Amino acid sequence: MSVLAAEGVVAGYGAAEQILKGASVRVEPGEIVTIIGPNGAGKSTLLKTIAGLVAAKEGQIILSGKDVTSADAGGRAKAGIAFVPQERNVFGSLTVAENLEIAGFLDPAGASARAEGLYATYPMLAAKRRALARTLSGGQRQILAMAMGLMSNPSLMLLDEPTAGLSPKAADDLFDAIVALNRDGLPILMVEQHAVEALAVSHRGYVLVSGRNSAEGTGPGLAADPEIRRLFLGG
Ligand SMILES: Nc1ncnc2c1ncn2[C@@H]1O[C@H](COP(=O)(O)OP(=O)(O)OP(=O)(O)O)[C@@H](O)[C@H]1O
Repeated sequence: MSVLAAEGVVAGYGAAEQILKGASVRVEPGEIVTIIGPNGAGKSTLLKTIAGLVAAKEGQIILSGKDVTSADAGGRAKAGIAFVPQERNVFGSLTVAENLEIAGFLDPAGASARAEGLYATYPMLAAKRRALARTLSGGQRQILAMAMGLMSNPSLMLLDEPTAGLSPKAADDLFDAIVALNRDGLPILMVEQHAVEALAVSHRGYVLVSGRNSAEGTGPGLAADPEIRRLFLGG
């Protein structure tokens, strides 16, 4: 059974023309799946629609066989979706520990044990637990944002441009952290501008253009496809 099957999703903002015009994406157990495509294609909108932050006007969102299309964002979080937005994904004026505590809202009783587990996995967070989140580097902040998502023990993690604004070295380190997280069994669906690097660590990928699926394949297969390279990957 697919972890996620989003089929024929139509969605947008307000009364304007729809941004997504029938987009579909699947995530199978254990996969990293990356969505690439030109600016404005609707990649972030698709993640937000899967997370329940934008309403699907048509189509279905099925999570591990359960139809969550009509559930709100809170219901989808309870159903197992963790969404890490591109921006404002941590509370800068709170400490690392406070950010994790807030992210444990779905299971307050289990939150402190879960935070301790995350400190063991990410020693940087343990070392910085009393530091304000705004004092972290971009890469450290992104690790904190992912750890906040992990506080709800998700069955699927959605990452919106996790390496945006990071130096090449910090982006590499973050891709390593994403691969390590997936190796522990967590399926991941991400949107990335660093398409070559993201496809290299992905089992499969989708190309979204003007709100519709344009191509799909294995990560390395898409990254090596001459037409995809010409259009989206800079030659
Ligand atoms: N909150 C919003 N209200 C109105 N329009 C929006 C909103 N968010 C995004 N849009 C518009 O929806 C379109 C798709 O945006 P989206 O962020 O999904 O694209 P994207 O494929 O992720 O591209 P990018 O890489 O530029 O973020 C764009 O034209 C954008 O201006």
